[in-house]
Amino acid sequence: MTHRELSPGKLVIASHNAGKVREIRALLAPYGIEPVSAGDLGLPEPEETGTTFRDNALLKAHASASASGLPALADDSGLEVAALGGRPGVYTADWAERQPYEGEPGRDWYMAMGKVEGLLAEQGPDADRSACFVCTLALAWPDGHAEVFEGRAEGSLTWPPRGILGFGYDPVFVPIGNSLTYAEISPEEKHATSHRADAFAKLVAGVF
Ligand SMILES: O=c1nc[nH]c2c1ncn2[C@H]1C[C@H](O)[C@@H](COP(=O)(O)OP(=O)(O)OP(=O)(O)O)O1
Ligand SMILES: [Mg+2]
Repeated sequence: MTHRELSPGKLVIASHNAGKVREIRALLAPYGIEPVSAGDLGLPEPEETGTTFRDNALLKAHASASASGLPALADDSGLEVAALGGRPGVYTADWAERQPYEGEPGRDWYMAMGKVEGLLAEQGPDADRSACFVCTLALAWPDGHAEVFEGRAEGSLTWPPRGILGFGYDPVFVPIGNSLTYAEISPEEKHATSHRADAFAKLVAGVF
């Protein structure tokens, strides 16, 4: 497979999640790439009809690459909880209902974290609380070529949520070997272990 030129040049971050866009911008910062988000370009948010992280990441990357004429990097990610048979998995975003706030629409993360916790609580105090964040990055070019990289971060779920940093389910996820949640540590520390940084390292090794 031939690798395409990426650096220097423009790259679309094919995500409408501000927390993810912030993290991907930080991960790209050392590589002399000019990132522009799908939101900045006013690109539509495609419906995520895939049943795997890979399918959804490819669907989002191809949609932004063909709409913009630029290479596009999409991230499809989620939380797999062992005791729940891997749920919510590819449906992690869907477990957080959309909330119309004034100004920007958002999602109700507290309710989503509570749903996961409620299901674990049904299994009693000895429930296995281990969980894994998965991140699949798809990089697509306007000519239809694409490459996919997957990263994982093992950890466990805590309750109640702790911390205000990060985004999404960060306040309940404690990475293995740590006692703080992803919402209690700096972005730099999160990038040292995160599923997104793991996938990004594979992308850098494969493409840059
Ligand atoms: O580091 C993370 N820290 C906390 N939560 C996370 C993380 N990484 C993914 N997540 C959660 C957020 C969302 O509920 C789901 C991803 O869903 P996913 O469809 O890939 O993203 P999204 O709809 O929020 O934005 P978009 O599709 O426009 O990129 O997993
Ligand atoms: Mg999504």
